[in-house]
Amino acid sequence: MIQVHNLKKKFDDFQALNGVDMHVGKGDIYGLVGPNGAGKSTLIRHLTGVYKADEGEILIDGEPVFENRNIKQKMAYIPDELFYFMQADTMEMKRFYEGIYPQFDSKLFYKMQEFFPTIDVKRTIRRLSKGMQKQVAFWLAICCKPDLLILDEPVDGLDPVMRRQIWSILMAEVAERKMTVLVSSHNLRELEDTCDHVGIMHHGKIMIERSLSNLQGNISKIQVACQNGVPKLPDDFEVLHMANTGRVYTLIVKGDPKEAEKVLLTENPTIVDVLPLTLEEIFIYELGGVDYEVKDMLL
Ligand SMILES: Nc1ncnc2c1ncn2[C@@H]1O[C@H](COP(=O)(O)OP(=O)(O)OP(=O)(O)O)[C@@H](O)[C@H]1O
Repeated sequence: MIQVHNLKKKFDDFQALNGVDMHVGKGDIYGLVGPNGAGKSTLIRHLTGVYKADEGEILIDGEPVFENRNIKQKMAYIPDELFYFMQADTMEMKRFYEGIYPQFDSKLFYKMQEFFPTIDVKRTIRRLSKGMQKQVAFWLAICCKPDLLILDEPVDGLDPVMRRQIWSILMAEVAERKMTVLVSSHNLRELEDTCDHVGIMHHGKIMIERSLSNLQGNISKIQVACQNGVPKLPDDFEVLHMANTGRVYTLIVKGDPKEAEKVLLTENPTIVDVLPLTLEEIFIYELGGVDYEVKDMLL
């Protein structure tokens, strides 16, 4: 669905995107994560055709996106800072979207009204609360029936019940008609529950891009206490972090967790405990391996 190759963008002399490569398959829910200033919003503005790339290629469904009306009609974008016309109410914005998206589903709009009981569709949207404005954005975006939905910090401002509701609507669209979702967020717990693929961005590049299960299956936290002191693992395991309290060592290890456990068991340990890492922990340790200062906050 999305293919990005060697995308570069400079703002004056600052290289905001420095050779981004990214691949998002049809029907994927792809979580884009990265520290503040990594370039996520800049990348999204290229994917939505707002910015023109200095170098590189962005293809959506095989076509370049910039100034491509055909592709833009197939995508909906919910930015971090929502835009509504000054005096527009929800019904007026609906008419505006209908004019832009030929596939806008008006029947679905009325059917979905029950999901948003607190929204007065005749009230100027700018006078609704921040969370209600977000609800309107999702409501309208879903009715556009996009093939690709791009979300920048999507659930920011939504209450927990509404977050769940919105995600279940999105998941249904993904399951029923293979809508693709690209979501940039700092809420890693939520992404862990919703995404099937993850791209970790740092310094204007995608450092790691994998399926979530592959990412989680290749890194683990191991607690081990050996008779002979420091536990040893062969070179094909990368130990991202090691700390100890007395004889109990905690290791963050890249490589097949089952294999690592097998190797450690040969040292007759008094304890070996292999634990999966959360996406938040993976994010912190992967970035801790580059020049991102990470303290021992998780051990
Ligand atoms: N229009 C612009 N002009 C100049 N510099 C910009 C512009 N937009 C972004 N930048 C710079 O590019 C870098 C990437 O910004 P971007 O907003 O893409 O990061 P981000 O990953 O979305 O960050 P956050 O998680 O904080 O939202 C930052 O250093 C930012 O200052």
